[in-house]
Amino acid sequence: MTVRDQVSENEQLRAEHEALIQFLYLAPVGLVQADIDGAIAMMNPISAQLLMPLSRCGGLDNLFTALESVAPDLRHLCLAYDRPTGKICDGLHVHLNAGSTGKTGKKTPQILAITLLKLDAQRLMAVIDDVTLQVRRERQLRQNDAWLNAILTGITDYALAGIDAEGAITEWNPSIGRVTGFGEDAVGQPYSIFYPPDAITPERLLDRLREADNDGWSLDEGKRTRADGSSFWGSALIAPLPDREPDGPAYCLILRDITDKREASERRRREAFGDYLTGLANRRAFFEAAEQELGRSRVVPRSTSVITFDADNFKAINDRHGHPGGDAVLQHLAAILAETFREVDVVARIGGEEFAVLLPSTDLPRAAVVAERLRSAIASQVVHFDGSRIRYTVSAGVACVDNGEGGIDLLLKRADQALYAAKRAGRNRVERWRPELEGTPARTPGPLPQPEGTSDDA
Ligand SMILES: Nc1nc2c(ncn2[C@@H]2O[C@H](COP(=O)(O)OP(=O)(O)OP(=O)(O)O)[C@@H](O)[C@H]2O)c(=O)[nH]1
Repeated sequence: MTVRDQVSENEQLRAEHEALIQFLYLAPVGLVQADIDGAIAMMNPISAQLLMPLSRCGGLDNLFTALESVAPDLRHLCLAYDRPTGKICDGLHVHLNAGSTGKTGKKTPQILAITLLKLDAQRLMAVIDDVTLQVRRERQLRQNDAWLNAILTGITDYALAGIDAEGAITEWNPSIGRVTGFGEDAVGQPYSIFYPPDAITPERLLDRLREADNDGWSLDEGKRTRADGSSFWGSALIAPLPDREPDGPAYCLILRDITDKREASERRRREAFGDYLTGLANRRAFFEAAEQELGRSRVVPRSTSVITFDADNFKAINDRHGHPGGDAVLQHLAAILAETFREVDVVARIGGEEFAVLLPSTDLPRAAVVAERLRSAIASQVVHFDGSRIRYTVSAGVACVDNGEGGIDLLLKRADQALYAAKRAGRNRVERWRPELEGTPARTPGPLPQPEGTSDDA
């Protein structure tokens, strides 16, 4: 080897040594090189920082002495290790008393993980890592798991289900089986499987997730379905999960069977939002539900329709059969409306003999078809009252708005304008709102030609 080669080799060695020192300084863990008796030859700043609180006299010259109070066995472990090289211990946890002060004001112990390597007969390398947070998180996770397990196995009238960002159920657990009877085949299906088929639309399913994102939770109460088709009264709370994995659940659904409590809560609801004569929703409930639905459809664009129904020549029915006879007709009409529309629709009595139905996610033609079917069904039926057979008809106005534009006032005004047009055109008709009706009256007109015979006495 020439002198020149020798110089170049020395330079290379020096560069490698520099790189090694730099690595030692920048490494995100504590690295200590010591001789076989623990005398420290070299240590990086992180290890100095981690070990300094253990040093009694302020000096750090021996690894075993520094760790004596927290890992007294380390020196012995090292002496007992008879292989020429290898791992003497791997991630040994040592708890330091000098921990940081937590929120409660108590000292929280700091935990170091120590890995000790025997490099050769004379040298040791210690890798020291502060794992306090990691250990605390693992403990928290274990605790959460234990709590969740206790809930899943111990509470009988709750079902807990994870759902993903599209509303599909992500995993099955015994609580779902217990409350709903659904098995593992529920996984991957939308959470609407717990609802009667007409009680939730695909849009409403997503609305509730959005509501949970915005408000922190979303709660609804109503009829729910079990796997065998039987129903129960349930409340469903959806809450977003804080740490979402890309493929994991994004929300937690807590489904509770509240059949026992239904009567009391239904009574309260009826008192506040129910119509005393027909049992349908009242005007207040209708407006509240409509504002909510139109608000949602402003966020996720879709059509919302309203149909208003008004009994024709109702005054004449009252005059002929008395007020109770008129009431019987209103109750008959209410019952037909209630059984015709979906659970998700809001059927309300909003005036004396005026009814309104809100149809979420429904366009004008579809709403008009339903209204027409109802009109013709009513025209063919008879109400039995006090020995009389009362025949009656209804007129209907149908209107629709896209994306909640104009709110319920505009939607109802248009439905009423169409209803007025139906009355003007002779009653017992369905009219759709169209731009030409803009500016026409929205209230029922005065006396119109009365049709002949509204009853055939039995
Ligand atoms: N029985 C009964 N009648 C009611 C109730 N609320 C309002 N009415 C009556 O409904 C009638 C409505 O009459 P009008 O507004 O003239 O309408 P109409 O006779 O149905 O005529 P058109 O709507 O134009 O076909 C009035 O006589 C009211 O007293 C109620 O709760 N029960």
